[in-house]
Amino acid sequence: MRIGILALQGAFAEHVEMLGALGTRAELVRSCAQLEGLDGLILPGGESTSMRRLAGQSGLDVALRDFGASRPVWGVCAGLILLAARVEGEAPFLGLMDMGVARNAYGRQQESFVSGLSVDGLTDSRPYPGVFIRAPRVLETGPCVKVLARRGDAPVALRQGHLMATAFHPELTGDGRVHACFLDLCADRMRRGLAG
Ligand SMILES: NC(=O)CC[C@H](N)C(=O)O
Repeated sequence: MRIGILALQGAFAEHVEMLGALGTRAELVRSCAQLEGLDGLILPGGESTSMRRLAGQSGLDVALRDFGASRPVWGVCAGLILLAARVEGEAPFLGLMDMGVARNAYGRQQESFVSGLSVDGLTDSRPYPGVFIRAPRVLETGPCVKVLARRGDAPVALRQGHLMATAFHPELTGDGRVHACFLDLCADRMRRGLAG
């Protein structure tokens, strides 16, 4: 299975490491051609405004939208913002997931925190350490979006068909269960694709 990580900016190296620990060698994606043949893609955390700008310069914005229309994509924090159909105060970027979000809704970098989460679909029910860093808040979701975890009222892990999003950063925890869940989603889609 070939998994890519958008590597324009932000926390992409940590995902490479986590996937490596799970036995999957990730590929860095910086151009449209590098999306060819991938079975799944991670949009990492970082700064969504910088990623939008850099992606727009190379035509990756259109290629990412096409990719995400049929293939698995997981958006982490800034990546979740890139996937959202509605972003408070700005135009959406990929607009693939039916949800509205507010950026930086949990405060600044110094106000980062870890919160134990109960996430649906993990291999076991131990609380998952959710690392929140200038995280977006999901304000509302459409009918096709399944909420996998909440913190208080706010959805913090979501799935819509082959798309997944987390407001928190699983690549910084040393706990590979959310990555394993995304790999399962990719494997499942790949099998179905092969089955026709
Ligand atoms: N940790 C993160 O990815 C932060 C996201 C960032 N605040 C943004 O709006 O893009």
